[in-house]
Amino acid sequence: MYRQSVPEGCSWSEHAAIIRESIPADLPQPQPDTIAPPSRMSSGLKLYYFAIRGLAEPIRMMLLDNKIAFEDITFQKDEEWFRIKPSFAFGQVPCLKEDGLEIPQSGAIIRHLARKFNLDGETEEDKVFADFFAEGIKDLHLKYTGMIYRAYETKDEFLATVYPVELEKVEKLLKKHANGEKFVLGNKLSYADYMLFEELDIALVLSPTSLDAFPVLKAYHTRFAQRDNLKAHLATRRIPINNNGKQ
Ligand SMILES: N[C@@H](CCC(=O)N[C@@H](CS)C(=O)NCC(=O)O)C(=O)O
Repeated sequence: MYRQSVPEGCSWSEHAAIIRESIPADLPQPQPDTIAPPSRMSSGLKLYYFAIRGLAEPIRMMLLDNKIAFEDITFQKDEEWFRIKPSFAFGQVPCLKEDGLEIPQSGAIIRHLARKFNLDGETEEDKVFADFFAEGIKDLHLKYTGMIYRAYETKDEFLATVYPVELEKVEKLLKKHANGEKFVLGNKLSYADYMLFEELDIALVLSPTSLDAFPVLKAYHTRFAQRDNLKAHLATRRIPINNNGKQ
């Protein structure tokens, strides 16, 4: 029977305990003086999500990297989530609240912020490229979460069959601008970069050799991880990638 209370993908209640246990106790805490202070104009941005990377991480990284102040509000407890769940348009998060505006859906949130902070490309051609690139990454992410949440026993098969095919397409597209040596749009940073970086990062966690056949993607990941405002976040984040503790 279809169980409406247990959605596909990320069901918080099933796995909350596993997540809490999976956080390494010895991970260093962020030091206030290693985190760049927010400097760009923002108006009380509040991002609601669970204490996982999941669908919120590209949004968080984009905000942090561009020094856009926001409140990262994470639900920690089952009761807390089920109390607040009905207040969200689709009963799900991430959700961004900003001066009375409530934006559900990770894609709508990141694009809204990209438009607002000039991270969506200059020309129509670039905007469209960033959009379809990001949609392609999202499709790959759905394949990944399908395996993580519903078929983890097929991980080796996923690594052997899905990544080689999908990452080849991604690398080919990345090379369209500046030979893949800069950003998704070439010289101009865009929201698609944060989606790409997170997907490459989780691929490397799944298997450290997953990018070996894709030198341009591997170099992109190495380069992007060195961005000044991201470094402290990457070194100190304590949250797991997925809510079932698998990665
Ligand atoms: N299409 C939505 C999917 C949102 C979604 O699946 N959210 C999950 C967490 S990853 C959720 O809120 N699960 C809790 C629940 O449904 O009770 C998006 O991109 O934001």
